[in-house]
Amino acid sequence: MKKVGIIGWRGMVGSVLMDRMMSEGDLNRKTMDPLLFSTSQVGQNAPDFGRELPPLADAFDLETLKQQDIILCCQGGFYTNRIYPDLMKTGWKGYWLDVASSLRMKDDSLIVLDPVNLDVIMNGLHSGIKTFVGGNCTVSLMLMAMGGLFRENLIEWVTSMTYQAASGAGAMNMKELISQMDVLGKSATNLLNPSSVILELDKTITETLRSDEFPKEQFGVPLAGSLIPWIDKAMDNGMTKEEWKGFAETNKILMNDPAIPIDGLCVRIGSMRCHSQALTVKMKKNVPLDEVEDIIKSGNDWVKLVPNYKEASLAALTPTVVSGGLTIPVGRVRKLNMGPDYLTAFTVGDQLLWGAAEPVRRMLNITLDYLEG
Ligand SMILES: NC(=O)C1=CN([C@@H]2O[C@H](COP(=O)(O)OP(=O)(O)OC[C@H]3O[C@@H](n4cnc5c(N)ncnc54)[C@H](OP(=O)(O)O)[C@@H]3O)[C@@H](O)[C@H]2O)C=CC1
Ligand SMILES: N[C@@H](CC(=O)OP(=O)(O)O)C(=O)O
Repeated sequence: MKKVGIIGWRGMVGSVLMDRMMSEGDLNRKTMDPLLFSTSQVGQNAPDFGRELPPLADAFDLETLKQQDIILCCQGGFYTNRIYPDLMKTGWKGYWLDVASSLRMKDDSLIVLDPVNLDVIMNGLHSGIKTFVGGNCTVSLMLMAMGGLFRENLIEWVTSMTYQAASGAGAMNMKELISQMDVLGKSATNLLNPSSVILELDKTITETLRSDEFPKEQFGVPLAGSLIPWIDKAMDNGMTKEEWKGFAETNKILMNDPAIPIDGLCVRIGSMRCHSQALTVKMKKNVPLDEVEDIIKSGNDWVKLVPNYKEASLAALTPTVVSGGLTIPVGRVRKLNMGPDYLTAFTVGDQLLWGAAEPVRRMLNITLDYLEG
């Protein structure tokens, strides 16, 4: 029986994780003894997750944390930065699984995305690595989409132009996006009939977006009816940290040596929880398009090739369709005018599932399987 402490289970990522664990029957695993922690509800009854659980434990109590064989943490980087070093100082020898970015680039941690890097994960477990972290959402989703081409060593470089959902910024931001839409809709109530003057509608919406009263506490600027061409903090070379992760994390996930150049621009748009990406790939050689498509399809069990025509793209390649599911559609695949080695593709993925909760949920099972021999 392995003791598994779960922290951050009632947050946005944690709720998606618990949903998935229940759907997959993970919590009923007989060899797992789960304990839920909280930073704010210590001692309260655990919710009904289909298995009787003890009252909520204190997420700041090192003694209880120390007793866990595995800790799965969705609480956020602030918590990880505070607790992980203290727990390590106690000599704890358990496995720490995390969704936050804090520990991703440590020398003794691995970034997990098992449909793409199970070999790296298994080597890590066998060599005594005990800290495993889910990747950045845009990185994991790009790799789920293009894993086949990486596996076949066909990629010379990639640029990604992202269209990232409000959920990546947090639950409050998702609510603010909808409040912004609500305010915009209300300001236009009398201007939507077919005979109204379009420039009046446009002027009213622009004035509403620019007004001081427009709700923008979370994002700082309007997202609805607009976009935000900046995600996370600035690096010292003109990149944002989100853009920096594309290169650093992809190459760490795949353990590439030499590293593959990956770069692009990350943009927040008004979708709820699906990140989309337009990719330009420089291939190492000219591979016929039908072969490229077959390789993309063979990447993993969740990737789905969408034929490059309008009806199929509108039916299968939008955040509306993908939201809440594990499928990773890849479409608009074609060669570019730049030459036969240049490929473009568009992909969409749920950033709370493969982008956050799913890789660590699967890592918990991989760790338990490994410990059970
Ligand atoms: N959002 C994303 O897209 C991604 C996030 N991550 C990582 O996951 C971390 C957690 O993110 P996220 O899930 O968005 O964080 P949340 O803010 O939704 O939840 C974090 C914690 O806040 C506490 N909390 C306080 N009030 C509430 C409430 N009303 N409802 C639910 N929880 C509440 C809970 O802890 P307690 O029970 O102790 O009070 C909860 O575990 C991030 O910091 C980030 O590092 C990683 C990948 C993607
Ligand atoms: N930064 C991502 C979400 C996120 O939490 O990323 P990370 O896990 O790398 O901090 C976004 O805004 O869409």
